[in-house]
Amino acid sequence: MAILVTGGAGYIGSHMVKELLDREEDVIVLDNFQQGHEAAVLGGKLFVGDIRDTSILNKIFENHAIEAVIHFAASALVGESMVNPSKYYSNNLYGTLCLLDAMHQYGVKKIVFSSTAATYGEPVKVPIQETDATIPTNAYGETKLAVEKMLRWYDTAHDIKYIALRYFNASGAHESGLIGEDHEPETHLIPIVLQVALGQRSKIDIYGDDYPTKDGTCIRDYLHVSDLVDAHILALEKLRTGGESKIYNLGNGKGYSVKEIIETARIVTGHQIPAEIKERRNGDPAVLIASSDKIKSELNWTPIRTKLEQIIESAWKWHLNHPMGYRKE
Ligand SMILES: NC(=O)c1ccc[n+]([C@@H]2O[C@H](COP(=O)([O-])OP(=O)(O)OC[C@H]3O[C@@H](n4cnc5c(N)ncnc54)[C@H](O)[C@@H]3O)[C@@H](O)[C@H]2O)c1
Ligand SMILES: O=c1ccn([C@@H]2O[C@H](COP(=O)(O)OP(=O)(O)O[C@H]3O[C@H](CO)[C@H](O)[C@H](O)[C@H]3O)[C@@H](O)[C@H]2O)c(=O)[nH]1
Repeated sequence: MAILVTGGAGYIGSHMVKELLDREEDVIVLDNFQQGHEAAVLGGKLFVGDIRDTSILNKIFENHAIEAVIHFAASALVGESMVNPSKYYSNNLYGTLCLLDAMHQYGVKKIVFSSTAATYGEPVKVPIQETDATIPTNAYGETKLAVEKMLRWYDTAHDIKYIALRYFNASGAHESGLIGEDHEPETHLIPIVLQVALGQRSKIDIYGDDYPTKDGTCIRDYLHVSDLVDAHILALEKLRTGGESKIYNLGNGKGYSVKEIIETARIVTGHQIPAEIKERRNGDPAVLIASSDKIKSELNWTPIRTKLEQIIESAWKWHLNHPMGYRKE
């Protein structure tokens, strides 16, 4: 039987596909390339299409014995979601509805879902636990939270079991150097900082230095993409052995400020990486740090690439080898 990976040509999805292939799983990828890259898909069978297109879903489910779905496909830019919520409701909520209906129609009972720290909004305390209040401060987080709720009702009604993983900041790249992060536009801090080190940008803009943190810049919990993928493997195994539906945080439990990220990138790359303080970015909470105790104790997840230098080094290796990302020139 095969695993369907939606969004498998994207940043995290491509790392998932590689890990599944390394484990000799049968992999089917569905991606519409709104962000993904064909070259990021290192194997399996690739379908180019949209999760909202029921004809392509029917084609996949009819012709392949799908055991489980790992669902990454989504629109995932916080800022964009504030100016174009329609895109987020359509892609994230309606898209997942189409996928779940197809799963129900074809009797597929297991799904691992990419949720986000953005479901919490401004945290009431850190580290954040799964039981803390979820009051999203942007439309992106709202649509992901809505999907989590939808999953619960599809479990109740149709016995589709889910594990929703609320990622904090995915970062780094595969140790092989073959795949990494390549978004257009790029909005994430670490790849932008490394583009400065590559000479592709003149400086990094720091969005605000007046937050109530030790150096005034925002603090985030950066988790290596391969540790994140490992958690999906454990989630899949849990569902395979009859596990119940669950929601887990996924983070390192350690926060780094924007300034600390830039400083570490200066050490890793040997580049001075000029920085300029700018206005705050809309909707950015000051501090987001995960408690991942629940997934550690229930699924025995142990992140192993936890040092910030190690994470940035892995991303740097990817950027150095692929200065234009997946583009050839
Ligand atoms: N990167 C992070 O730090 C982070 C944090 C929290 C949650 N997430 C979630 O993880 C998932 C993957 O994130 P990513 O950083 O790899 O993003 P990404 O944009 O690199 O990957 C998403 C992939 O889904 C594809 N896609 C989007 N809409 C689609 C559709 N309608 N039909 C088919 N394919 C579609 C895109 O082309 C892309 O390849 C997303 O669901 C995102 O919300 C990411
Ligand atoms: O050029 C930049 C880019 C980012 N930042 C800052 O760096 C930090 C990290 O920003 P990212 O854009 O890299 O990541 P986010 O924390 O905004 O977003 C991540 O976590 C969110 C959950 O909170 C969502 O899930 C989202 O998809 C995921 O990428 C933020 O404080 C941001 O303001 C800058 O100062 N300058």
